[in-house]
Amino acid sequence: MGQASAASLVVGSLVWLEDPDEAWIDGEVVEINKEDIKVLCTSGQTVTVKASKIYPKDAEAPPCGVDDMTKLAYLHEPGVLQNLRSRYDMNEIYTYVGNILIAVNPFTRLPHLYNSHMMAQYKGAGFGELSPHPFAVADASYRLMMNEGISQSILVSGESGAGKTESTKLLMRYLAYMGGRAAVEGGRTVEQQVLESNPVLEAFGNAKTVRNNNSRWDYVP
Ligand SMILES: Nc1ncnc2c1ncn2[C@@H]1O[C@H](COP(=O)(O)OP(=O)(O)OP(=O)(O)O)[C@@H](O)[C@H]1O
Repeated sequence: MGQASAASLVVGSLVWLEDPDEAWIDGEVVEINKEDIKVLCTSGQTVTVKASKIYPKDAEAPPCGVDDMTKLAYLHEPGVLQNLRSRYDMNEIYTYVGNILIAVNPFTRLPHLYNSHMMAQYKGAGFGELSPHPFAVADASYRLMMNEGISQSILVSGESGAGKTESTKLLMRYLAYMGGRAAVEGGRTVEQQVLESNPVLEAFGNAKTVRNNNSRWDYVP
């Protein structure tokens, strides 16, 4: 999907091509011979590939990436990966594609992203108004539930170790913050009680796997 055709390429076009080590490398078209395209890569090497193996590169894409990938000129694999990488390099681990949130596992604690000040900021903010964040997804879903009176679902998917459990905990923390602060029972808020139940569930449902020291088997009846 999104490959270039020989007709759309000219000498000087910026392109992406697959690389066995780097996944994708970028370069500039220096010669076109029917379907055979010669590319001078930014790594310095020159390679000749079929036009169908080449993807156009957006010359206007900002170097720090975009926070919503629907703004990208090309929504193909190299474009998406380049955008996520540029943002990750700046510790921006969350990016939207429309109303879908993509999270890249930081494998390090980023507490400033999840404190109560952040939750207060996302409370009632329009979706897309602030930086992409699980709190924004939770807030949109909470407001739809309250305003429309319709049950909501948030689908969290990804491979083992991608960060589904951590993301789900953030969603739960925000929902508990929104809905449970007032109801105090036995000196502890509903928010505290919901969050404190998590280690108990983890103790029964988690195991160490190849991809994740804390892999979780989630089952919601
Ligand atoms: N937002 C985050 N901030 C900090 N660390 C994170 C974050 N997301 C994931 N991690 C780290 O990655 C590890 C694996 O994440 P997590 O357990 O959420 O993956 P998972 O997708 O639920 O995996 P599995 O499918 O195996 O249960 C966590 O234990 C944590 O160390």
